[in-house]
Amino acid sequence: SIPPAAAQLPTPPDVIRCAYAELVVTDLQRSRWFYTELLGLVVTAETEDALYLRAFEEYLHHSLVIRRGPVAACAKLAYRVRTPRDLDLAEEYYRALEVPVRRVPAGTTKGIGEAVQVEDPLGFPVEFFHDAEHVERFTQRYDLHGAGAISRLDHFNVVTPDVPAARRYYEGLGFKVSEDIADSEGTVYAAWMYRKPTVHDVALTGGDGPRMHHIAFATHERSQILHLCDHLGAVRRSDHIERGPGRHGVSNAFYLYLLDPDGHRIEIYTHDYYTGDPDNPVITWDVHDNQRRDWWGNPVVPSWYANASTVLDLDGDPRPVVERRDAREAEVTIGADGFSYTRRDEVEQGFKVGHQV
Ligand SMILES: O=S(=O)(O)c1ccc(O)c(O)c1
Ligand SMILES: [Fe+2]
Repeated sequence: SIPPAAAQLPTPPDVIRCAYAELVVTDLQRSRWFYTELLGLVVTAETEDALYLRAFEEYLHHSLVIRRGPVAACAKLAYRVRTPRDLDLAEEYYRALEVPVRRVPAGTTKGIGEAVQVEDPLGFPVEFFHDAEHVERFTQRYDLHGAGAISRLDHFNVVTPDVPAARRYYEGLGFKVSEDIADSEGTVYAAWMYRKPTVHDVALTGGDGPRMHHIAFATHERSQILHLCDHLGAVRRSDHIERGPGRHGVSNAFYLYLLDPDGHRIEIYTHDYYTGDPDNPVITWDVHDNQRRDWWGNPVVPSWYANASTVLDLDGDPRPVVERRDAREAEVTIGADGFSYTRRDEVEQGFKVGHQV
């Protein structure tokens, strides 16, 4: 269900940034290796069925919860709001959107204060909170960091069938578009939207949804991403690498996509750009530009377009997905009839990137 026009809605909550995700995993110890031994995330707390993890620059209790469960899924995408009062605004805003809303007391999620949980109009389980327990910030604990140190959570990427509708919903929450991918007929394939002054807190990927495409963490340097690749090679777990390393066209970030033991996609990302001025220009990419998703023109592996994580509703049940009706990026850019170009003057020849599958 897509919201009524923003004009009729009450004041939205003041979202600061994406703040934490909760992923359901089927084997907690197997996942513990991936998120702590490989990625080096810090264990803030551990219970019988969950791990609460944070990156080195984070002082809130966690930015990722991994919880044991029967079916791998994304259980929550949480945003931090600026004041406790914003919880009232969130509750009012989502009740006006006529979607399921739950106000939960502090401690419902370990380390997190009172929160408002909703099933947003796109079908995602989203939480808004302000208060959270402060824990030690390991910004300069270089004795703990390791060569692949991850600094902080950077963004969520969600798969949704109608990107323009999803964009309107997030614009209603005060998010702005930094970049998008479209074609000459006006079909929009993806959009990147932000509240914090970076390229995105959430990216909208056109496809069957609601599904969670990836959760991204930021490092400070490309060398840390390369170390993670070398680490995976050294322990003969290189099959956790799905795509990259490489340089994105959109966002200009250096990237690596990993698949965790349940197939949840985790991006390690660095080096995007500042978007904090009010007149930050929007960058629109042509869907046929072969450098849009990889600046060096490397192909996007088909699994990156096809696969994403199931999301749960507020009762913990998997959400059915709605099929995308608009054209699909993988179909218009690779495969039998798809094409991309490197140089614009080759478009007329329907230039096909030979090396793309
Ligand atoms: O592949 S894209 O260059 O479109 C891209 C840009 C930024 C991201 O965070 C991402 O996941 C993908
Ligand atoms: Fe990303």
